[in-house]
Amino acid sequence: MKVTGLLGGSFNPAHRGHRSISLAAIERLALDEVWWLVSPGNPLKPVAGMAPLRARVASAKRVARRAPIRVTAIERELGTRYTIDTLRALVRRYPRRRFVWLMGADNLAQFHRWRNWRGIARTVPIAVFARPGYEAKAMASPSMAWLRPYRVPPHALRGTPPRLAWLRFDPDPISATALRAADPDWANRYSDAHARDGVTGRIIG
Ligand SMILES: Nc1ncnc2c1ncn2[C@@H]1O[C@H](COP(=O)(O)OP(=O)(O)OP(=O)(O)O)[C@@H](O)[C@H]1O
Ligand SMILES: O=C(O)c1ccc[n+]([C@@H]2O[C@H](COP(=O)([O-])O)[C@@H](O)[C@H]2O)c1
Repeated sequence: MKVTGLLGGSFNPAHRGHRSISLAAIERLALDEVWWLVSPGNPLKPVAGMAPLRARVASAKRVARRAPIRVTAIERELGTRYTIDTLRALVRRYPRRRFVWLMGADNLAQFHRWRNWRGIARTVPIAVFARPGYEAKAMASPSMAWLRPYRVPPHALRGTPPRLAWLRFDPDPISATALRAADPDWANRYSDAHARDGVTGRIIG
């Protein structure tokens, strides 16, 4: 049975942090591959300042090149926006795969604000990556209080959820926020031609 890591994100734009945590997850959790779910719109993030999905997918494809990472806008195809709905749809659609949810410590710090976050944790094991400045907040978060009894070492993550593993990792301070500040017009580089066929929900076939 294939085990696929899922990295949901805005990818506004994609960067080396996304790539390095995905490659680390593949190695440390013995995943077959990682799918990047480029979000049509994070329910907790403002629409203002969010580049078009097409440009974000194109940037993700570029950063994921020559790696066992598949870039997809499958939430657009599924018509889902909340992670719990996406996960339930993926589990139904791919019954022969196992999934692991990947996220940075910044997202764990506010995971308790996600819709039905306990349901998410009961649906898939979760791997969390350290991120500079967020570790203490994540550790002290309401969701971590609930998840703590389910904490396992990375090698034991594959199994019946809830399970949560912290992946020790050389934290990388890079963020899309910093990249946008340095290059506010980044999305213009991904012209229509470059982004052609960029937005598809299709993963297989
Ligand atoms: N440098 C990093 N280290 C660890 N995790 C990261 C890093 N960058 C992004 N992630 C994780 O990747 C996922 C997608 O991140 P996202 O696309 O929001 O990038 P971002 O850099 O956090 O963006 P922004 O600065 O706009 O919030 C999230 O789970 C996030 O925690
Ligand atoms: O389902 C939710 O309530 C929810 C709330 C906030 C964020 N998410 C998901 O978290 C992932 C990371 O988002 P981001 O914007 O931090 O890259 C992305 O897949 C979002 O759809 C999901």
